[in-house]
Amino acid sequence: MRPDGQDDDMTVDPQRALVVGVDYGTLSGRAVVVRVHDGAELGSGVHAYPHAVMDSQLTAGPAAEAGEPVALAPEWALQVPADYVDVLKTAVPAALAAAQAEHGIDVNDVIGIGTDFTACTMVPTTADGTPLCELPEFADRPHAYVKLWKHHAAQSHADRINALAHERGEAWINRYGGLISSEWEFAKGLQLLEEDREVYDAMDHWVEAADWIVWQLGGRYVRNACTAGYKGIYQDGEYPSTDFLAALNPEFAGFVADKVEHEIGQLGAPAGRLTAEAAAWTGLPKGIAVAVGNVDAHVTAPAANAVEPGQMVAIMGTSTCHVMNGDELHQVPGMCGVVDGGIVEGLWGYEAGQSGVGDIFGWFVDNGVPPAYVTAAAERGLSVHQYLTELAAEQQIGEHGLIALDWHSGNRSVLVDHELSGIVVGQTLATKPEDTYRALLEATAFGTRTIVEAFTSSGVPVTELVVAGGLLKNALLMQIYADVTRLPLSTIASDQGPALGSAIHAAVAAGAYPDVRTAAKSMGKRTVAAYTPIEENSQRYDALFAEYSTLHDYFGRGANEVMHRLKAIRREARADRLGADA
Ligand SMILES: Nc1ncnc2c1ncn2[C@@H]1O[C@H](COP(=O)(O)OP(=O)(O)O)[C@@H](O)[C@H]1O
Ligand SMILES: O=C(CO)[C@@H](O)[C@@H](O)COP(=O)(O)O
Repeated sequence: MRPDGQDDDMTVDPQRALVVGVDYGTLSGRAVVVRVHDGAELGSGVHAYPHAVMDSQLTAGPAAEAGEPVALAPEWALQVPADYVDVLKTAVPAALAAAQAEHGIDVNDVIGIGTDFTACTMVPTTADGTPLCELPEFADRPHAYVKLWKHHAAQSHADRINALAHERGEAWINRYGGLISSEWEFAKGLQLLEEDREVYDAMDHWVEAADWIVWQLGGRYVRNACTAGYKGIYQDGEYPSTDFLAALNPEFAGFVADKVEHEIGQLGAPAGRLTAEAAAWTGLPKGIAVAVGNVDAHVTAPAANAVEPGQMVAIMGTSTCHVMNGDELHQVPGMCGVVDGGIVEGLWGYEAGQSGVGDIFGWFVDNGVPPAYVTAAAERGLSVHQYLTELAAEQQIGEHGLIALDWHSGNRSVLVDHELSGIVVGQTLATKPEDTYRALLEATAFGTRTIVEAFTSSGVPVTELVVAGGLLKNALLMQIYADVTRLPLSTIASDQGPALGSAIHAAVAAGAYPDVRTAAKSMGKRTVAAYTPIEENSQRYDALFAEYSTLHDYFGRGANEVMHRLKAIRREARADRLGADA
């Protein structure tokens, strides 16, 4: 029910109707107010999560407050669910206020809200959705917190799931390119069971954060078809069997039935109506449509109006996700997954990804640049990224004499192995920071080409690369991607791609459009072929890509397991230093 007592969302004049999209990223949540008939963005707000990512210690809970924070082991990455609610209380009202100030909008014209989230990001909850970390008895227990998508500490659990799936000939493993990731629901769930049985037993639901936030907004728990299909191994109406789970660990047999299985909602459908409490948090009208949850990458395809087969959308930020629709079902080695209706209804949605992209450039800026560069950048009014990019752009292709592997956050596609690590080959005493920075930019482009080639050679041809996300602003990087992939590179015409995509889903959930594909045509936008490949550059990159592929297979396909051994040595050494509890 609308506050004015009306039931029908579209009683609002269609020319005036508005929706709100909220994008939950790795470090912050962003809200945008969008006009339904043309996708115009009228106001936005952002809120950084106060606890950001907890990857070395718990910065929440009584122990942290007492100045003795609980230490976390390597590869952990946790978040605090209350930070997500803060986004509703701050970023949404800020977006509404901006839209009111700049465009004089009337908040009663808002007919729906949609959200997207990082994934697979998991919240263990009680039956009513209370996160376990909010219970006093579990407030200092790492396993009671949200496991963020880049929590990579469940690789050994993923390895067991993969080995057993192949041993038993489980059909579903082929829908995931032959390997499921340590980032996903089952690997993280098995880690939880085996490392903190008490928390596991107290958990009634193992909830994607994408669905948890919708639960907070609309008062109903509905599992979205997107994360269920990709991260939750839900294919053709079934999860992995009880027999399979029992063979992994007899105590895990009830994982699906007891913790995971729940009503599934289709993308663009309403999951509920905005509750009085959520209306008070956000300043939005009570009773408006709340769209079924979704993933940051997948909502961005309609935001770029790029949902047709062959249009691969790369959402490039901290990490890169590649999503693309196809008419047919194919097995692509090393893809994250293929799900019927995983992006839009009626098409097979394919996903692949690179776990570290902007994160790798950020790591280098933070750890590999001498003070003189930082000062020079500041004097020019540039960020260190911009300064290094400017210097790197002056070089000929290959002039730095380097080749890098982009695995500093592991490899999601096509190797699906988070025990891999980064490397730069060719450094000399003459190597400068801009050389290494450029080699890292190029390495991520080679990673994307490896993914594109895996799709094309598996019968899912890629014809256009559509880029969205924060890295769009780096023009050198965009030209490198066009040259390396030899694809026309289109760019999304919005700074808030995922939030706009969520707003599109809100418009569909509120009944303003019949489906997401139709809504995308009116509300989504991109600049077609903003960058095109330069053949001479492409030929030079072919030589470097051949070297990348050799290193990729040597370190990534078993010829030399040094990266795995180093991570094991690191774990042992760290445990020795911190004691058995670390
Ligand atoms: N000019 C730049 N060139 C390349 N990378 C950059 C630049 N500026 C920031 N970055 C990187 O972009 C990433 C943030 O991207 P963004 O899309 O804003 O974040 P998110 O993926 O969390 O939504 C960071 O990892 C940062 O290191
Ligand atoms: O993996 C997915 C989606 O499947 C992403 O949510 C994850 O890589 C995080 O994305 P960002 O780099 O924060 O945009």
